[in-house]
Amino acid sequence: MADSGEEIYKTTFKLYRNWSPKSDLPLIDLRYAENYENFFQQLEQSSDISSPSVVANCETFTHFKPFDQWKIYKLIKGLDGFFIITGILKENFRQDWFDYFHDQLPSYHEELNLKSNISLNDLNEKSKSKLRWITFGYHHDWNSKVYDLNQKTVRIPDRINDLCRIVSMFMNFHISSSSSSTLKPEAGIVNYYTQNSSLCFHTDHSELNHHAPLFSLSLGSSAIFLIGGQTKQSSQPIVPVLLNDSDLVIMSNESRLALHSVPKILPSETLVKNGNILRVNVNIRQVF
Ligand SMILES: O=C(O)CCC(=O)C(=O)O
Ligand SMILES: [Fe+2]
Repeated sequence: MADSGEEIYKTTFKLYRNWSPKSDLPLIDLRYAENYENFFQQLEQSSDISSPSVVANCETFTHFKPFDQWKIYKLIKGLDGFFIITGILKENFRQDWFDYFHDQLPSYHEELNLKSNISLNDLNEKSKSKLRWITFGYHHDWNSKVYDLNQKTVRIPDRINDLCRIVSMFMNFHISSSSSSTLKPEAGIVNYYTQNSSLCFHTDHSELNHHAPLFSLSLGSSAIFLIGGQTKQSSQPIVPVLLNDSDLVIMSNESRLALHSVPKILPSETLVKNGNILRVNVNIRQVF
């Protein structure tokens, strides 16, 4: 028989897989953060952060809300180092980012040395509806769970480099130890979710460096995200949080190796023409 820790994770995942607006399961939506102050604490904004010269000439920076409008929340009921910055992109760039990862990135597969669950040659609407993941940078072998460290061509898309630079800079203002807030992007996964997709509980531990944070950007439909302890036997609670369009999750410090899952994708509120793919998640890691 499975032990009680296994059972709790399995049951919680199933409950949230069947979540509906009518169910009375708790779900933290940081758009109404004032209701969840026992779980997430909003960090004070540093006063001198509004016009960083380092990113002044960076085109991608204009896609983001100005730093003084970023809202950053730290999980206080659970492992240390878990943050969510809500809605970091300007409203009028959100569809553009979704389209970039859904439509443009796959077509750069040669230049960027991408891998995917489908062939990225001769893509059409039908084949694109079968797209589930693309990896960039160092490629992860899903079976052996190791990176190919002998890989010759390691490319990171410009937008990812820019995103990491901008977010790392913002985090350095808020977190005292800079080593745990700066991410050098070396590998990544773009996950494509349909209405029925889910992702089971797992930890992301294949990277050699577990001190660097992991950044995870959500685009499109909202998703239920569960974050628990480092093992199923840990006494940490499993916290259910809704990830909305252009929310950025940071898993650093203890939470870097936390169990997490995505049991449910909510129906799209705004997206119009993305075929059957409702949500894109961009998951960025430092390997070394
Ligand atoms: O889709 C998400 O929000 C999380 C994806 C994830 O955990 C992963 O790719 O390892
Ligand atoms: Fe993960």
